[in-house]
Amino acid sequence: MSEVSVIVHADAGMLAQAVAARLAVRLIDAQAERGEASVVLTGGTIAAAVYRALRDSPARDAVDWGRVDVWWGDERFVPHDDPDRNELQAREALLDALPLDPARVHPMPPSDGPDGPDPEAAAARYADELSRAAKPGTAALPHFDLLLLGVGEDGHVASVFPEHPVAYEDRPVAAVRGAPKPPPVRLTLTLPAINTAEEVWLIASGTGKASAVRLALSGAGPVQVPAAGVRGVERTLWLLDRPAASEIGPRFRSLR
Ligand SMILES: O=C1O[C@H](COP(=O)(O)O)[C@@H](O)[C@H](O)[C@H]1O
Repeated sequence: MSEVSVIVHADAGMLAQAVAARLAVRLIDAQAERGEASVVLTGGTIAAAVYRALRDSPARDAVDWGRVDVWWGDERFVPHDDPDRNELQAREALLDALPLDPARVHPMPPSDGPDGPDPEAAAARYADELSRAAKPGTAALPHFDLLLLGVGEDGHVASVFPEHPVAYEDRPVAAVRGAPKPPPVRLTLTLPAINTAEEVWLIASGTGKASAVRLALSGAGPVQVPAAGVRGVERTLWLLDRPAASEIGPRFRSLR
């Protein structure tokens, strides 16, 4: 299990720029090592700012986007053109500007997709898509070089919510009904699936996230605070702005 490290940036703008730069480098490094790269995207406000910062950065052209697989860590189970979809937000903020191979972009199914409004069937379909991309005969999941997570004010990550049955789930993909944050029906990678990623970065901005960040970094249980249960295989990195880091002690603070 990897060590947890924390980097704190001055404000949300600096955080977004720094994460965007780091993201480009991570994909470049993975491509240098493996010939390709895979990233799991998150939804959320700060994630959208990171995507826009990467779209507007000249460094983005150093990535060979045709050899990047794009997956999602969670999705709101709404129609394909609903602005609530994490996919739509990522496409508008970044993906539409990149020369990606469409066959390597893997959105989670919408509620008007092949399984209609059946989130359990849609979750099974996504699990199947993931397992088809895994190395034959090895795992249920492909290799993830990097998995990005936002952090909810209640400590949720992806759509794994505190005290919800999904927090106990060990299948890789789950349907979520009755989510405390709208919309109530969602699809998500579960904590065991998230924790197969080589690197996981948890990104949080603003005072509203400060208490969740403190709890997650101070030994809370993963059912009570799902962010506390996140561990990348090689690296677990918290990327914060000062307001989000305002309740953690100096032991964790490396201010940049
Ligand atoms: O609903 C969701 O919320 C979280 C956090 O979003 P934020 O706007 O508070 O940063 C996000 O990470 C997740 O992907 C999304 O579905």
